[in-house]
Amino acid sequence: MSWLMIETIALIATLFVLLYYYSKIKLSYWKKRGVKGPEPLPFLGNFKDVLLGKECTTDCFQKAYTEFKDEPMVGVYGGHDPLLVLRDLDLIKDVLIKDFNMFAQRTHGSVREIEPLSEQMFRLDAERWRPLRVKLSPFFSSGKLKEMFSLMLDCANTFDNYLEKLAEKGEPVEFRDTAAKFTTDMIAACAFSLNANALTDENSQFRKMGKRALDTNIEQFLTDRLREYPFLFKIFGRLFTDHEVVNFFESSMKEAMDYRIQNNINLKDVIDILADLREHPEKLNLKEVDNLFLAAQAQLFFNAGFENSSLTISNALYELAWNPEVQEKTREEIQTVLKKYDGKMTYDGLAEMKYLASVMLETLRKYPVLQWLSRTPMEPYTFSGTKVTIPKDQQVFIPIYSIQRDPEIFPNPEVFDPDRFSEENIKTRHPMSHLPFGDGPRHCSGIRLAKVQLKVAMVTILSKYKVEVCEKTRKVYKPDKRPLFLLQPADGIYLKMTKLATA
Ligand code: HEM
Repeated sequence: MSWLMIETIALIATLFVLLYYYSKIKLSYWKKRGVKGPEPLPFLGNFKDVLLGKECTTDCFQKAYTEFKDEPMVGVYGGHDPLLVLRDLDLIKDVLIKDFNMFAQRTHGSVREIEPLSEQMFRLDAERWRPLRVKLSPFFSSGKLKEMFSLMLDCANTFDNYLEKLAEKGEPVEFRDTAAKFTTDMIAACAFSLNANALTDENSQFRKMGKRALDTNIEQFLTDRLREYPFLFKIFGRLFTDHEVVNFFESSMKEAMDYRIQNNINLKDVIDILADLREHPEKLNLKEVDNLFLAAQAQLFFNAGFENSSLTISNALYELAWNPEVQEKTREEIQTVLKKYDGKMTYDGLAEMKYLASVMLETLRKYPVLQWLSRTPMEPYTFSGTKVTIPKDQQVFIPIYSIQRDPEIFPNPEVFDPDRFSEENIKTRHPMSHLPFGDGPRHCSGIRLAKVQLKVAMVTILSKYKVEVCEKTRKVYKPDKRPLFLLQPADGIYLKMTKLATA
């Protein structure tokens, strides 16, 4: 063996040893702070199976949550990135509510150069988020919600016709897509005053673009995994952008805003609020607000408005098909209230459907669409009653999926039992034990709209149809392991749908 070869081998070996020690130092972060957690692997941390796509982030958090059940918090690593999983409900309350001013932003901030539509409110830093949340809030007021109700009823009528045709075919119905068509039409009508035609046109652009934006394809999988390695993300992240989706949202929103301004039209919807911000950027303490930034907000409203709700509707129907007695009880309540209002669906009538509300809350307990919440402190922070101090920008996670399936909080967590959400039973639990819409000043802005939207869909379906399991229905709900934080069924929700004799 030549000297050159020996030197090369020695150099490579030294490099490996140095890298190994570099990794070891990085992975001693939690030990140094006195936070317990699962043993990490060099370079991969606790994310080996997440990076390989064998498990999702939630599985990793779930293992940490269960294994360290006596700890208030658990330290894990996504690659070399230290991630803190909070278990203690009082500490969670501090982060979301009491010390919110310290935790006013989430992890995974926006990087416009890499992901052009990432500057949406959900991912904005605290400074840019605050005025935007205030300016967008009129859209979610109770007055506005009541105004939108007639648009929702129009969509419900179209949905009714659509369901009628589906039922005539007599084939199993895939409810995730069916519900998404309905919620696409509804959010486009309510937020943008546009007719998306998702229920009436198989080639609806809004449905196509919505589906693509949230697709769990290989590009999205790689983008989500690369984010754990900021250096690589900066270089390769932009390769996976779907430019057609970006262009669709940017051009359709620009067109809609231009039209409203040129024709002096004010429909008091999201488009009007965004058009006003383009004209008056000072309202956001900015010098300029461009179309891409505004399109990002529109896309957030659209995605949150159709995807979160349609997943919840299809998950609820899945549970009702497996629990026919709960379905019957829900239907009885719906029919009683409808009768009281001359067979019509009304805003007040929906508010009276308490059992249906519990069905939806129990669905969101078992299947929280966002499986975890995240926050980062804007200054070093010491958790109350502990000696643990985390630095500014430390990623903190609230594992809502694990909390909501914790048998010590919800006994027999696999059982679907809406009575857990009766008024008396809710009072017996810690307020942080059920967080499907988050909590604190940065909780879901669309919570009220979502709750009405869910009820409108459920009443439209259950008042006329019975859903049952069929040979295509999965016995065990199988979550897709690829999305970063959305809980989605791996291969749809297939159910038999039969028209009721009384309908
Ligand atoms: C079943 C339906 C829905 C669920 C389960 C859901 C859940 C959530 C959750 C968990 C968050 C994060 C909260 C936190 O970090 O504390 C969130 C944020 C948000 N949601 Fe929803 N959501 C739903 C429907 C909607 C709808 C219909 C809209 C609007 C059309 C909407 C708009 C938003 C927005 C804008 C944010 C970001 C809030 C902020 O950063 O200030 N969501 N949602």
